[in-house]
Amino acid sequence: MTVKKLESHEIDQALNQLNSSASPSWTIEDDKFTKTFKFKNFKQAFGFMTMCAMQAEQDDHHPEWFNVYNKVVVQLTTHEASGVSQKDVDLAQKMDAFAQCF
Ligand SMILES: C[C@H](O)[C@H](O)[C@H]1CNC2=NC(N)=NC(=O)C2=N1
Repeated sequence: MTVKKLESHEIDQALNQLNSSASPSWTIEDDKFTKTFKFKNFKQAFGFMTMCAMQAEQDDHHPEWFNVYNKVVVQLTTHEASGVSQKDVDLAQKMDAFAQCF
């Protein structure tokens, strides 16, 4: 399946939608959606990452991320599209939903 890189107006629109949620902090940097999630402790951060990992496997679309203690820095991009695609928007929405579980 070919995945299309989103145009900049589509990216702006997606960011507006994502950031109208409970925790508005998605930005775009170096052609990647990025957000820093903070939790109470490592256990919660890792629980969140586990939920995301299961979803990523199901969708065959994986986050780039960095974790230290209660912090998870996420970057989303689509290699095939050389930029952000709808797949990244969908994963960002799911990650926001998973973060709400903690
Ligand atoms: C071969 C496999 O389908 C690809 O490498 C998938 C796996 N996970 C992926 N994850 C992300 N974030 N971007 C991709 O383009 C991607 N491609």
